[in-house]
Amino acid sequence: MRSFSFTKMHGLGNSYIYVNMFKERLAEEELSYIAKRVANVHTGIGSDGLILICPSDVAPVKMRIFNSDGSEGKNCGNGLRCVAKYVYEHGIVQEKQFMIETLSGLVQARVFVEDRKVNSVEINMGKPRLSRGEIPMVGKENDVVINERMDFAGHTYYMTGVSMGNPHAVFYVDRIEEAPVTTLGPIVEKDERFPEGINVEFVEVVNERELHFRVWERGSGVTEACGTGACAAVVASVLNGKTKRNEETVVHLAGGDLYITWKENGDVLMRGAAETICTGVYYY
Ligand SMILES: N[C@H](CCC[C@H](N)C(=O)O)C(=O)O
Repeated sequence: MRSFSFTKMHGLGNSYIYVNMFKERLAEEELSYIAKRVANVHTGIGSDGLILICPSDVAPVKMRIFNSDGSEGKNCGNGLRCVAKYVYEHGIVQEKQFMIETLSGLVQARVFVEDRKVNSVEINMGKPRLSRGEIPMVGKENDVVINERMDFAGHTYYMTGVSMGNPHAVFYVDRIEEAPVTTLGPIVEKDERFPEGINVEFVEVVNERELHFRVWERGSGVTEACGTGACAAVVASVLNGKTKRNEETVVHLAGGDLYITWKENGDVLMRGAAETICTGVYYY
């Protein structure tokens, strides 16, 4: 019987099982299987997936994220805040500002500390990618996708496509409580026009500095929050003239609020909570 130590953490209810790979050894070929197992609320620990906190050649730490279906994602905003909290509190880094490597590039983290505990983290998520080639989705690769009419399951919707290193399809609704998260979400996620699949976000604009937000995640389904998705929602809202560039927008997710600014220099800043739930040993 093999085992590894883990820490369960969440960002606004988007929880993952975190494994410190500076100390643990997991076989590469088993990572997808382990992600599915630990995520299972009945036979595992229960989470939206698995996140590995790894050594890196280009930064103090590297984050890898696996969804609850075992697929590997390329970025994770809520995960980045929790990784930043973990590595600061465990002395893997000493500074309050440091880089984190992800599969979609380097990001900068800044931790806010009280009594040696990190209670809030700001991540500079870098620049959104807006072309079809970068999202990715089919069509002319340099075209952008802003409020584009698209038919799904015989109905017409208007989609804005944004990549934050991982793909997002953003749709606007009049009332967030009526968003077709569990009906349209899975259809869009697997639509053949998105060769790598896609995360699906629904946004209700409250005013030019406030959004309501719900998400169907690629590989995990409905989650309480999605940091990269919230960043994509703010970028899409600026592109659609609903919120302002360079001004902080509060995004109300099911699990809580994120504060996001798409700066004039192109970078997207995301600030929010990161919390430790428990630690333990997982046997498999
Ligand atoms: N929950 C994550 C996003 C996971 C993205 C993953 N579902 C994928 O891109 O496959 C976040 O806070 O950004």
